[in-house]
Amino acid sequence: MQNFMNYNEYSRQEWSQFHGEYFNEIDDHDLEKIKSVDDQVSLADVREIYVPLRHLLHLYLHDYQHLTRAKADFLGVKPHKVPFIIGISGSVAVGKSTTARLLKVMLQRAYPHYNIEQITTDGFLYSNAELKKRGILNDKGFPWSYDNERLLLFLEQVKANRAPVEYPSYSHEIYDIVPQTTNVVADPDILIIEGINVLQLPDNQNIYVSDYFDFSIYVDANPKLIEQWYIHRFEGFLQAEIDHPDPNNYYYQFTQQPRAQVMKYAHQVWHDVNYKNLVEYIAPTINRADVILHKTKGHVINKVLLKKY
Ligand SMILES: Nc1ncnc2c1ncn2[C@@H]1O[C@H](COP(=O)(O)OP(=O)(O)OP(=O)(O)O)[C@@H](O)[C@H]1O
Ligand SMILES: CC(C)(CO)[C@@H](O)C(=O)NCCC(=O)O
Repeated sequence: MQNFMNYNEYSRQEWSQFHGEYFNEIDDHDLEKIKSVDDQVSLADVREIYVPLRHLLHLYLHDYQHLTRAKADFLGVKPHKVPFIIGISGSVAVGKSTTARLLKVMLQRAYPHYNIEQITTDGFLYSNAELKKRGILNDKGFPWSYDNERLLLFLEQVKANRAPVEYPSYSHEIYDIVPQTTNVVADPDILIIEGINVLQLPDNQNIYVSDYFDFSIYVDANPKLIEQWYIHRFEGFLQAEIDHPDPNNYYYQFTQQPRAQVMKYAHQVWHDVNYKNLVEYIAPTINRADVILHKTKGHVINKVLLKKY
């Protein structure tokens, strides 16, 4: 049982009142844009949850920029831009990337001249070949399946603003790291980084991913619901493969097998890998987040918890 003593809990209704006056109202044009990013996103969530969240982020960002300038002053050096980093954590399939995309659109609207980037830590998983070599192919997502040193180096370089900084990417479709592809983060003002591991403290390091964060969010929900979302997403990938078969796609093999057997397998992977990982390694990090977004049926956010100190 988690202890949330260090948080104030707000109902959706209470939280929706914290919208502030800093920005223009979200208008139809913005909503269109958000819908084009993810047509499943609830516009009520945007108004009642994300507008107040953006208001809070504005306060953190303002403070952070002030402190960065004051520090440069203290050191007698020229102030320079240091990216503000937001970490988003939570279970596999809880909706971290959807939350990150939405937040990005909202922040971009608030700060049109800022460069706002979004990445996932999935790209820092070892490739399937490397996982196989290490004998941990079935441990994908567990802390030891990531190249943590590379992830830390990436964050160090982003913070130091040594632009452009390269990072690898992962594809759910091929179920592996995308070969010979590198993406770049170039001189961001704000970086949103989401992943199941971003609030974890690996044993053998004295610096953690979260040391680079200026704000962090944990997306929480009942594991029974997350299982449904995982299965639903799996079925979506499967359907896409049935509609447009591609033998190189990870889901192609499942289109060749009886549906009941495939779905049994998906539930088993949820239970043996992702649920286990959630209980043992992801959920225990929840108390490190500045804000916890609690979701219920249909991805509706019904509670927000804000860290007191
Ligand atoms: N607000 C939302 N409304 C409706 N559906 C959503 C919402 N957020 C996420 N989903 C759906 O839930 C599923 C999981 O979401 P998403 O892929 O964002 O999860 P994730 O936490 O980033 O997963 P992973 O760690 O595996 O990358 C997807 O099918 C997505 O479309
Ligand atoms: C890539 C991760 C680890 C995180 O997004 C996850 O989606 C995953 O692939 N987990 C491994 C088990 C599985 O769902 O196939």
